[in-house]
Parts: sequence; structure tokens; C-alpha cells
Amino acid sequence: MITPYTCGGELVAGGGEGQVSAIVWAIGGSDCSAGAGIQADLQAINGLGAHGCTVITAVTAQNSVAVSQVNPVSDLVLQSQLDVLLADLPPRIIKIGLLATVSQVVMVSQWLQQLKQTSEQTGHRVPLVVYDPVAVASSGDNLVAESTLTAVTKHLLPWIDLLTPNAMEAALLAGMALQDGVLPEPVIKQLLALGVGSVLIKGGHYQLLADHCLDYWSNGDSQRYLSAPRLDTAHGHGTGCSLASAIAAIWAQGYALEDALVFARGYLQQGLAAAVSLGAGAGPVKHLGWPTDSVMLPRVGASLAELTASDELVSPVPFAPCPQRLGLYPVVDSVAWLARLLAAGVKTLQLRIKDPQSPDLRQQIAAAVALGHQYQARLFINDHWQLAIELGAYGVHLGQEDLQTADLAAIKRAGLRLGISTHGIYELLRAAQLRPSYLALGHIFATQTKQMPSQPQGLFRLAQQVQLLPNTPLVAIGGIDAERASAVMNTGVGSFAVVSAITKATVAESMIAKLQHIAGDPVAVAETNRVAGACL
Ligand SMILES: Cc1ncc(COP(=O)(O)OP(=O)(O)O)c(N)n1
Ligand SMILES: Cc1ncsc1CCOP(=O)(O)O
Ligand SMILES: [Mg+2]
Repeated sequence: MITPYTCGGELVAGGGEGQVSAIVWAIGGSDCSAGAGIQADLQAINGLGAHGCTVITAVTAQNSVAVSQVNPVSDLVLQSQLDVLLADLPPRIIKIGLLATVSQVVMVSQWLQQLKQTSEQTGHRVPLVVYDPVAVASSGDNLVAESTLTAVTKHLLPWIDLLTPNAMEAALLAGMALQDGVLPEPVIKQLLALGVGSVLIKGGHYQLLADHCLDYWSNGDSQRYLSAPRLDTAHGHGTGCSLASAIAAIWAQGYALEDALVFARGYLQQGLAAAVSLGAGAGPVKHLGWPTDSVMLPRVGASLAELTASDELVSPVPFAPCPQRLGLYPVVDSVAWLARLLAAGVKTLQLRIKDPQSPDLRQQIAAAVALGHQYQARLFINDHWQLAIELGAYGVHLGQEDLQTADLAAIKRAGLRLGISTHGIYELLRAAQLRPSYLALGHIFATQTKQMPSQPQGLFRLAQQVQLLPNTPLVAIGGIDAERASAVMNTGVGSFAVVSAITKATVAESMIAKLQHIAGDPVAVAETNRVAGACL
């Protein structure tokens, strides 16, 4: 389907909902063979919809086989680029690659310190910094001296929000080795102690799971694991630069970091899968824009146990199915509202009672279930999964937090459908691994109904996720009303859920009919056609 947010089936970079506004600076070295360095950075950043500016630290002479020279620019040349850009095109994110001398490391560190402190003091957005510590090229050649790495640990790391070393670089910076098959916790701990905000250790040169590249991210409090099949390719020139720049470009556009990690890993996987020989050595990673095929995306988890457990869950028994298109999906807080909606012909609906102490909770759910059966409707119960099982509801809807405590096996055994809330691609993939009946994507627009910890996802991200999971029933929720509902459906999503569009409507019944029509409810469409026919 071609929608305003896709162009000939391709997702249009830049979000489709506004102009390119995310400026990402790439500070690093020029690679004249254009496989890595600033040249790769620019391709990744611009191809993913941000605007890349460049600050050159060194002119390298290299090709696909070897790095023959690293010619650092003078500190004056480096400083002049930083100054002129800052005066006109301030960065949302700065991606740093090659810093070629101790003096460059010290200068950039001091400059970052000042930029961060001034931004904070003046109430401006503090730019985030992603550092890919380029120490060794993929050809195996050393790019910087040991003294430069020592300066990095001393001066630069405290100003880094995300460090993206491979195993060798992590070991060099932390001063301790990584062992295959052993989680790199002590190394991460050491890097965090040196002042970085979070670390992504890439699995390309380090084996944690057989046949898989496992990337491991931690900020000390939480962890993210991303695993993708190890590709048998000799053509990975520019892998590190491309991944770090892709993360920066996506993060700069307001995606949560965990979502930037997922999309960037998919970007790299598709680039490596398509890479071909160019020159006598390692060919360059291909730059193909947003990943649009879920095969390229990693499997994800918040612990290694979860990820390895999902090895057994590659094809777990799915939850009981529900239709791809659920029609209009109102979410309401009383049996009275359910009765009104069912009478209006609504076939998918949810009882969402937020007061767990409600004395008549059981009676309300029992009455709701009875009504659902009477109208042969798909009634989901929010949160109260035990009562939903006991009282024989059609399904249960659970949020992210509920997934920690709910007995999913019991819900599955009882034959109830399961819907799960998600707020970005990381949560979406993680929840999809459980094979639920549907996945909810929210919030799409700002909502007054619920305080959301995440940012609105908007239509571009909705379309992106729909394209990646075409065979899973998906429901959009959050801030959807009669004016926005058609654009929501145009993304290809199966259905949309609403609260206030109906509960705050002046005349609920006519709003329900309008929304049913937009959602493609068969009864509503037939009724509209009948009325239109009668008018002719
Ligand atoms: C269809 C649908 N999508 C999302 C939600 C939100 O559920 P949850 O994350 O559990 O938050 P609460 O509704 O419990 O506040 C939903 N209820 N329905
Ligand atoms: C429960 C919930 N979960 C995500 S957004 C939301 C509220 C949706 O309400 P509204 O349709 O009024 O924006
Ligand atoms: Mg809930």
C-alpha cells in the first residue's frame, strides 16, 4: 500500500511528518575508499532521515586492503570546523569516530564539556554524544597510538552518552580482556566507572551465543540484548562507523535509545547481507535506509536468559488468534458503556477498570463477559487476567509492566486471546516473540486519557512498524479521533482503539458510527452503503 508516509513501498526517511530537523555531526576521519569513516557516517545519517554535518579530524589514505596513512588535521583546522558549525547548525547528536592525536582528544573533550555545560546553563537541549572508539580498522591496521587511547579514557569518556566499542576496543579502554561465552559485565562496569553514560559492546569479534552476533547494551541499571544471525561475509568495511552513525541518526529523531539500537542493528544486518566485493579486500557495508524486512531485525531481550529462552520460543505455540482487522476498538471503564457500544454494533471492545479495589470488580467483569457472549463480541479485560480467565472472557489486554507478573502460560492454556501494549520497536519485537493475539502500538498522538512515560510515536513510526509486522494483528491507540482515524488506517494498521473520542463525544452514537466506518467495520460499511443507496 502506498501511503503518505511511504513512497513506492519505500519508507520515506525523515519521518514524513515534518521537515528534516535532526542535525547529527560526524566528527572523524575521511576514508578515501568511502567504505568507512566520515563517508560511511554521512551515508547512514542522511539515508536514515537526519542531516549529517562533518568535522574532519584526519585524512586517511586507505583502500579495501589496508590503511597506509593517517594524516591528522591541525588543531586549528579542527577547531574552525567545530566553531563554524556550532554558530549555525547546532547538533542534536554528535557522533565521534577517529580522534587521531592526544591533542585532538583533549581539545574535543574540553569543547564537549563546555558545550554540555553551556547548553544546560542556558536551558538549551544538551547534545548527546555517541563515540565509536576507532582504534583498529577492519583491515586489522591500528589507527591510533596507545597514548591516544589513554587520553580518551582520561579526558573524553566522561562526556560520552553512548560508547560503542567492539570487544577489542572495550578491552583496550577498560584495561581488561573479554572472554568468549562470558558476559562482559566487569568491562562494562569499568567503562561506566570511567564516566560514560551507557555502553553497547558489539558481538562481531566476540562470541556469546553460537552462530549469533550478540550485542549487549547496559547503563548499569538496565540491559538490552540484541542477537542477529552471524553473516558469513568478508565484506564489512565500515561496520562500526555505520552502526554508530545509524544509532545517532535514529536517536536524534526522537526515538528511544533502545529503539535506535534495534533499527540500527537491522540497518547494519541488511547492509552486511547486501555487501559485495569492491576492491581486493573487504567490500563496504551497503547503505539501504530504514530496514523494512523484519528478517533483518535482531531478536531482543532484557536479559540473556530471556534471549536464550526465546531460542526455544522461536516458534512457541501462539496465543489463540483474533482477526487481523478488529474494527473499531473502544476502551471503556463501565458495563453501562459496554452495553451502549454493543447495542451500536461494536464487535471489539475492552473493559478497563483502573481501581483494583473496586468492590464489585468481579460482578462488573462477570456482567461484561455475559454481555460480550450475548452479542458475540470480542471483549478484552484490561489488567485483571485472573478474573478474565475465571469468568471466561474472550481475551485479556496487558501492559508492559504486567508482563513481569502475569501468568502468560495460564492465559494461553485457558484459550484466552492476549493483547499487549508496546511503545516502540524494541517492545514490539520483544512482545511479538511471545506470539500474542494482537499487539497495541501507542501512544500515536498526545493523549489526555493517560499519563504516558514515552513520547507519541506519530504516523511515520506506526507505518514503519506495520510494514515490519504485516502478519500480526496490530492496533493503534492514543489520541485518535474522527479527524485522525483515516490517516491512522492509511498506515495499513489493522484497527484502532479509542477512549475519549467516544466517551467525550457530544453524541456518542453518531461518533461510534463514524469511527466504525473509518475502521472498516463490516456492519458500519454495509449500513453506510445501504443509506447511500437509498439516497440515490
Ligand atoms: C488496545 C489497548 N492498547 C493499549 C492499552 C494500554 O494498556 P496498558 O499498557 O496496560 O495501560 P492501561 O490501559 O492499563 O493504563 C489498552 N488498554 N488497550
Ligand atoms: C490507555 C492508553 N494506552 C495508551 S494511550 C491510552 C489512552 C488512549 O485514550 P485516548 O483515545 O483518549 O487518547
Ligand atoms: Mg493495563
